[in-house]
Amino acid sequence: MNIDIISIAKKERSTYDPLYKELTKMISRFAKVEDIELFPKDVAKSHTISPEASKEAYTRAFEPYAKNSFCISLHPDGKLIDSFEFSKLLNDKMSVKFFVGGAYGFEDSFLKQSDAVISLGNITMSHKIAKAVLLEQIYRGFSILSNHPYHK
Ligand SMILES: C[S@@+](CC[C@H](N)C(=O)[O-])C[C@H]1O[C@@H](n2cnc3c(N)ncnc32)[C@H](O)[C@@H]1O
Repeated sequence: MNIDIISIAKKERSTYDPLYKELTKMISRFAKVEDIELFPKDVAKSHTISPEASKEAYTRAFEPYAKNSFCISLHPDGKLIDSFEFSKLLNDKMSVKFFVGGAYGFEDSFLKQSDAVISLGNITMSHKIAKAVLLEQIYRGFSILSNHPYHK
């Protein structure tokens, strides 16, 4: 199974990189995770214009990736799910793509075309923290599906 995590983010070193690496390694027995960070000039420019222009630019950056897969957008106002429901999203899929929004979130039209819009809790996290939580939930989800003791 292939899992892509696609974020609006500058490619730069982060203090969270060792955690991402460790969680990605833990997941590797179940799925191959690819971390795709997008911050094209279009997005950089849009941040100097308006939140609306920024969200439109995020959609343009995401669109080439939002096909041929089960597409899940992460949004604080999305459907609040527990880890068992999360695990079901991973079940019996060849390819899942998770989208992490930019500073202004997502354009509504992008959320509408997603197969699922989920919330990781009633708090707003930075995209870097959201990615760490997402990776842990992916590992937990596979542990639930395979009845591995990690999830207990
Ligand atoms: C800094 S947040 C963006 C906040 C923005 N004001 C909004 O309304 O979405 C960056 C990204 O992190 C992810 N994120 C942050 N908190 C989240 C949560 N509680 N549940 C799901 N995703 C979250 C989302 O993908 C979000 O677009």
